[in-house]
Amino acid sequence: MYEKITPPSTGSKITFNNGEPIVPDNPIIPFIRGDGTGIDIWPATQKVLDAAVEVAYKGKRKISWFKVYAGDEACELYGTYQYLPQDTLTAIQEYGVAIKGPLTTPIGGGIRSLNVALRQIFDLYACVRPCRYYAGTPSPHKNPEKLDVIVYRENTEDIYLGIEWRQGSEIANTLIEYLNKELIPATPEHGKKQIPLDSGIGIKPISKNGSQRLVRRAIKHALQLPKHKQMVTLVHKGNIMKYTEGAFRDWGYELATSEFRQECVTERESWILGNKEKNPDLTPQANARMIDPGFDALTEEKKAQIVKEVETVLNSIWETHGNGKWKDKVMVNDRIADSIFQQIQTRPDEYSILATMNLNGDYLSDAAAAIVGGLGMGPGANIGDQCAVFEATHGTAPKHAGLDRVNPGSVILSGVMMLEYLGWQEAADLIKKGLGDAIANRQVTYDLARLMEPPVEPLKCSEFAEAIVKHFS
Ligand SMILES: NC(=O)C1=CN([C@@H]2O[C@H](COP(=O)(O)OP(=O)(O)OC[C@H]3O[C@@H](n4cnc5c(N)ncnc54)[C@H](OP(=O)(O)O)[C@@H]3O)[C@@H](O)[C@H]2O)C=CC1
Ligand SMILES: O=C(O)CCC(=O)C(=O)O
Ligand SMILES: [Mg+2]
Repeated sequence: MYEKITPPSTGSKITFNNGEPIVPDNPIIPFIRGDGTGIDIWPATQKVLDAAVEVAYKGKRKISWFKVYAGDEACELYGTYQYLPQDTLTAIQEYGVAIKGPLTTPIGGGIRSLNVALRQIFDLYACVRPCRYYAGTPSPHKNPEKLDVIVYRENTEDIYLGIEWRQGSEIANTLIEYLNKELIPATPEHGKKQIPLDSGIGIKPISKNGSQRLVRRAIKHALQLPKHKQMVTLVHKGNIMKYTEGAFRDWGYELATSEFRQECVTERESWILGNKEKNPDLTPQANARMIDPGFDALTEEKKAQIVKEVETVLNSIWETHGNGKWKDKVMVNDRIADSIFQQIQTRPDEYSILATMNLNGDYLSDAAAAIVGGLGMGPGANIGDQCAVFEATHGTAPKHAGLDRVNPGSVILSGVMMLEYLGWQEAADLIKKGLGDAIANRQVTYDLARLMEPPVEPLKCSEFAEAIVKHFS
């Protein structure tokens, strides 16, 4: 079955039932070490994960690690350009849950991202990246503890589908000509627009199914959170990209108000209900004026639409959501993408789950990680219905590779997410405690040490892992 690798002789497979993992006490879990700093981070991570499982379960549970190859390491073993061998894909497919270090993607040419390829091959459609603060972590922000968000990023489509054509290529030229001569003039709303002839062309598909399955998972996650964090914000640039990003927002609301009608309230609905609660005699017209500040300047047709919206909300959900009941529902709102970058800095405690398309989520997860301590503290998970691959938000940080200096915190915390996904909460909690206590004791790697006041001598990557384990008890 495998060309160059052999699964561990002990352990068994994780299986899936309705998208939920069924986990044996001794699961076989494939891991990819990763390029660049993966060489430093992975051994540190494995040491912490194994120690936590041992301390928590005293041998009753144990992970059987299965080394599989991708990136530079794969080329060394399998030959030139064998970046993602079939062996690795077979192993992940067979064992269902895997963890990986970062993998390099060249810019401007060369291979397409192996990280993205794994997400697409296994349909890992939700990239889940929690950004929460560990006490004592230095941050460029004054109140980093106020940010506690989970970026829920669509992980398979958008521009990451990678359908693009180089400037000057035959297909790019043919497409531009076709668009300029046929399709754009045939679409009145595009007026006399033309694509410059010397353009590269990329395609940005956003599908209804892709958007809704992501939002569905985000809402289900919100329902598991404490009441005050039960909120999903749809992040989009729908003012500019109406039929892709705007559609993502609309499909998100549609899903929330159909599949989760009893559990959710939209922000606009909450205004309508709240206005009526404060003044039971309020007419729909007056209510509409309150929810739309520019109401009086609108056309009669638009005004009628908003009045109708108010009436529909009151007729359909007053019974179930009115008289303050909406306050116990998952709040679904939306924010324009550029605005959310400032909102997480100026009003961090007003957000919880941020549901995004692929590119916005990529940007936003690095920015949110920076607020709570940087890319050394940014874990992540790529989740599908039949498979999950855990990995950090950061990349290979090549300038630090092999120096035993970077922060393994992100991959370790990705391991914590994996343990939680397996249902091994006791081991996950030990690591969170160990990591929190190490930071509180100012035992940190260079990235956090340089921000601390007064300054501290940084630990090596491997020493930080040892410090975490020492703080289990
Ligand atoms: N999922 C994946 O595997 C990902 C892969 N990549 C790939 O990684 C490569 C390098 O990308 P690059 O743009 O340099 O981004 P990186 O995320 O690799 O690194 C950027 C900077 O972030 C900081 N950083 C990253 N990781 C850590 C860590 N573990 N501890 C402390 N600080 C850290 C460092 O900042 P400083 O030097 O200031 O301390 C580093 O120079 C590219 O090929 C890219 O495509 C990128 C993102 C995700
Ligand atoms: O695959 C890559 O090289 C980059 C991916 C990335 O930035 C991310 O997943 O956040
Ligand atoms: Mg990224």
